[in-house]
Amino acid sequence: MAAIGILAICLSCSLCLYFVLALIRQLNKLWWTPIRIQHQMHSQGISGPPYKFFYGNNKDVSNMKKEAMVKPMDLSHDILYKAQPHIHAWIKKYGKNFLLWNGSHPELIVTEPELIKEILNNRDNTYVKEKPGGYIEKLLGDGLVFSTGEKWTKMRKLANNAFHAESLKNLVPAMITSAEVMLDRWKIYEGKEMEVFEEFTLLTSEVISRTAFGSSYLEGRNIFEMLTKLTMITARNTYQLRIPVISKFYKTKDDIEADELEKGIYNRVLEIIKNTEFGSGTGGHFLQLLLTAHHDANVSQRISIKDLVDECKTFYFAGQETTNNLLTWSVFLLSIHTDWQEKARQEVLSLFGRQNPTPDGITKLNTMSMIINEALRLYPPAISILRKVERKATLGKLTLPANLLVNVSNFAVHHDPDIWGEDVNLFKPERFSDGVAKATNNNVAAFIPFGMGPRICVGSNFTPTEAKVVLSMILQRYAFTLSPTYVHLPFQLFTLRPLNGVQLTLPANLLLYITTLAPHHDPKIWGEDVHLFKPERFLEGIAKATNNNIATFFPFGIGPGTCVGLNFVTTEVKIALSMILQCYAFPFPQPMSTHNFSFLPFAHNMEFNKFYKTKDDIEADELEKGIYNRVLEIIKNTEFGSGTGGHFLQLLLTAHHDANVSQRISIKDLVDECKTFYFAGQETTNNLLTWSVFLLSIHTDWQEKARQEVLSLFGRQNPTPDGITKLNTMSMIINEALRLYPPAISILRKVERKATLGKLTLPANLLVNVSNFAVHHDPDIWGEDVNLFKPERFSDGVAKATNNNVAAFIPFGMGPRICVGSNFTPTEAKVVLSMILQRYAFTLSPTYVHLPFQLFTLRPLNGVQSMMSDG
Ligand code: HEM
Repeated sequence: MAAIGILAICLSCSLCLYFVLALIRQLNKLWWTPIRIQHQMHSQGISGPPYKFFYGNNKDVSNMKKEAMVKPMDLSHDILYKAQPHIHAWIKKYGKNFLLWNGSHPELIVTEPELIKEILNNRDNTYVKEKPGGYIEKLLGDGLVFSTGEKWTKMRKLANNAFHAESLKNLVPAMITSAEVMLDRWKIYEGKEMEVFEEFTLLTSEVISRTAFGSSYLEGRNIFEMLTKLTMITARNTYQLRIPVISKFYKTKDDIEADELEKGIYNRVLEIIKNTEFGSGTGGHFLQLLLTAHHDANVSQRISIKDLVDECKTFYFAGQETTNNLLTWSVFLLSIHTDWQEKARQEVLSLFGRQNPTPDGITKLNTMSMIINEALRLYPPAISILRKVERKATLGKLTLPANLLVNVSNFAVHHDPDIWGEDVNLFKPERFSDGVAKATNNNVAAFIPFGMGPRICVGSNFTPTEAKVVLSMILQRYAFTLSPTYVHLPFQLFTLRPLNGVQLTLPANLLLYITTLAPHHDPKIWGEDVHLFKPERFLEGIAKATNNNIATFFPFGIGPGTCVGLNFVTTEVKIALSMILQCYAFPFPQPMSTHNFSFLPFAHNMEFNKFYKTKDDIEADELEKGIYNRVLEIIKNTEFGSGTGGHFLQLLLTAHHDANVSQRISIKDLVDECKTFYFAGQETTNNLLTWSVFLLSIHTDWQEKARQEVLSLFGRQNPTPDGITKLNTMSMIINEALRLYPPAISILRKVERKATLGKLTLPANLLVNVSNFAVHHDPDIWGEDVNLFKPERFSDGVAKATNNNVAAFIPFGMGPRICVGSNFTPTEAKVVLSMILQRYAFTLSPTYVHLPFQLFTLRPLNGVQSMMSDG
């Protein structure tokens, strides 16, 4: 009995000791070690949010992310604060590299390129991939993304073989077939709204199935579905911490479902493997290469069936998820930056016409490469790259303890104004016009959407190729805009994706036009004098003039569709011009009057006109009389008041009845004045409003900025006179609209008597045509981006925008005859635009055809069609 008692006492003492030791171990892990590491890093200048027992910063991160997702943002690309609010806030607070706590695991966030290079280029296994464990392991297994050592070397070699640049050429036809299937499906959306994220999910699944596994999406379909479910489970458990011992015995609902999904994926991949014949070992698709390795005669080189399945899972996941996001964000960007959409389309059409892309042509898509790079910079699908410090290490001036996690935030690097400049958050593909090295100032770690060093993404050539094929084929068929139902909320679910997809508006008809205007007016092709009439360009023929680039001059089209009337038209024009020149000399050699047809002899034959009245003359006379009589009637019905404070007609009437006869104005003057204001007060402002709405409907980021300003000043109430003076963004937009599309595009004077103008001597009666339109579009004044819509030029006022060059921006003219409506019109425009923006979000309808033309004022030939939705 006594022995049993002693045994019981010994047992309970051992148990107590075990629990005390376990407690000390846990306390060491959950408290002393974190505090020690925090102190150690702090003493080296690395601070961060303080460690909180057990949870670390997980709760803060999770709350910040949830809060960021509550409210959508405007269409800006300043998205770090939305998708990774904790990184954004803590970089600001603690500096470019800081320490955060993922539970009790310390994580060093690194955004300095010099340190990034050291980490990612490391080859002596100081910075290694950490085995993921938990749900992520179920998702990707020990595939290429996580494997290390010899296994990684072997697998990487196989993957490199399957996806290296030469092999990619053979994969292009499969990409084209998949894109054709998708575009066939799109026909049902023509004229409607469609969501592209889901579309690209199907497409990229199909592409990776065909290219890596030699099967179709349908065969791999339930693998993708199970991977998606597993992804969701993994995502919702990212910040959940498990109590160490208990989690080994107790399985949550998510654990059970994840186990089943893992098994399901394994079995389905096995089935596909069994149905795949393995070939010679080279030249086949990735799965064939894997199978060959599985059957390797050299047993030590063989890969196990589990490795094979893990590799397939990795590629099903990594090959689809990331490219899907790249395509979605690229299309989103092109739908709001329609100038770049058009540039990309011109490039595609000039290289491929309406034919499918070719591997050779794809390598020549320079504009497209710039766009894809800029999309990868602003919206990198993979937004952080993780490593574990394997043993105590030196990084720059820092000493890092073993087991520290290192998180390279390429997302933060891509949005760092110190690297990319103040315009870091603007979509400017031209940054990449001279390649990545130039864009990054040879700072290789400044642009790392695919990582860098030995573990750089194996898909880094495959993905851009797929994106180029797919985008080319879309651009050949559709001009698309962003649907007003789209809500801008980029968020991270492994990859960076749009929370509710991206909704586009597809035009009703397939797009099958090539604009000749853009290449014919491109100064990069024709030089700075592109807009000057210089027939001498063609002195040595078209080939010489175009530097043998047939796609730069094609007034009659190119290829099989070339106009059959080409020779006929040129012959006819030559004959007609010869005969006109034989009969007439054109009297006014005015260099700037290229759009002024008044010099044609018959138009100004006044003597002849005196005796002969055309049908138009007769109708015009009648209309003039009709207007005169109707205006008279209105005048008669108007009481004239005190002479001040009344409306304009009352002031005119007062002047007509002036007691001082010499000051009086005649009834004809009065009517003429009324006619002038009926015309000038309507026609010009109408065009300003129309062009402003047109511009805002394609530059929806500015539309959103203007709406925010209006809502912050007036809410849903009508605009107030005071508030109107505070509409700064709106003023910038109106000024930029007036610059690009000035309603009045030339200002005429006649030289009254022989005069000196600068160094010129002008004869009397010469007409002087001040083309403010040309001035507003002059790159020497406004810079190379003269033809881009950039209201920010006017952010510090007109004087700053024009460099104090008062005649550089003259939509209302200048001097004593400056337009009397120069204040009235912007006020009217601000009131009307504010009230529209309060009510509607709008995009350009696909039926709109861009043809600005002059009918007195500059107007759109067929109006502007917009698609409105609730604002
Ligand atoms: C826009 C598309 C893609 C992006 C942004 C992307 C991004 C990345 C990044 C940043 C890494 C490096 C991770 C690290 O260093 O820890 C990586 C690795 C990897 N990627 Fe991609 N990826 C893309 C497309 C693809 C595609 C299409 C495939 C498959 C065909 C793929 C397969 C892989 C694999 C297997 C790895 C691991 C490589 C290794 O550790 O050796 N990725 N990817």
